[in-house]
Amino acid sequence: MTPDLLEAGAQRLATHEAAARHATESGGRQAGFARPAVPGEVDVTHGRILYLEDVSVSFDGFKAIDRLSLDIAPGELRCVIGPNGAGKTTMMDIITGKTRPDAGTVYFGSTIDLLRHTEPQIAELGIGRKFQKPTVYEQLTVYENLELSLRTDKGVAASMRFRIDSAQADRLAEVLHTIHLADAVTRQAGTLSHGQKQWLEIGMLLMQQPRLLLLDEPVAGMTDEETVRTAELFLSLKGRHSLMVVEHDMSFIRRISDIVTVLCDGSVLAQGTLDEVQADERVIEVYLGR
Ligand SMILES: Nc1ncnc2c1ncn2[C@@H]1O[C@H](COP(=O)(O)OP(=O)(O)OP(=O)(O)O)[C@@H](O)[C@H]1O
Repeated sequence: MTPDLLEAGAQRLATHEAAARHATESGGRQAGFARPAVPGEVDVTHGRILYLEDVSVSFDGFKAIDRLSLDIAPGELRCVIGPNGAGKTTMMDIITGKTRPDAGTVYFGSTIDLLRHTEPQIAELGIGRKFQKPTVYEQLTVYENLELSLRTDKGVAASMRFRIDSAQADRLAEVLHTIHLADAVTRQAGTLSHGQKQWLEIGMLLMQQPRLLLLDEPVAGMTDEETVRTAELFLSLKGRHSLMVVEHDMSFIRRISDIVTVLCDGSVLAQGTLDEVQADERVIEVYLGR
């Protein structure tokens, strides 16, 4: 990428930015683009990167989350399944600070009390969230989308001044490769397939070097081939990042899962390998008996 191309890209970014901000879809919820302030400073010496205990939240008297306890190890890829209305999205809303619980404890590592942080602060701490629908900037190229995710200050003047440094350029090249878009770097995001847009948005999160990624129904609407490639992508992220994946697609879960947590009525109904939870009578009952 030459300086001229970068300059032209910066100018286009400044022009498109305001319009693009309003053109994205995430059920009315914007993905955070803040960068972790000090990546890697999460205390996992106790072997847990995320820890929820006895968390409850009610909406108009209805308990959407009911004494939920759950923890995740560093580098783990945890799958969460459960019938509609089980509380999966609400759980992610609580972890990311979008919803405040009525009771309970939510810790990131052993020292960071997430309930004391706002939604943007939680993104900066290193928790990235991917909503179901892709939220890429359609008029910008793949490169520009990834570059944009590095910027903490989104003002027009700051956009014009922004220059990517060599470490960031290396990371961008690595992320492009990871998300299978190295050959599409100059393509406008709007021309990508649905699956490619999802990968690009995951790449935008990866640019921020999150410790924990929360992914809500990442393969919904993907082709079979895209679903398989997404499974490969997630398996390649495991270990370097911790992942929590909410999905209904059991063939996808089978490809990626170690431990599966089954949520029902706002709390953990069962946990184990996919074979174990699928053989559990209580799980069969909630999936088939309703
Ligand atoms: N803001 C809200 N106000 C009122 N009720 C809510 C609110 N958010 C969630 N609920 C209710 O809480 C319950 C859990 O919803 P949630 O979206 O977390 O479930 P889910 O497991 O993600 O479901 P799905 O698989 O359908 O996405 C549902 O009964 C839902 O209607």
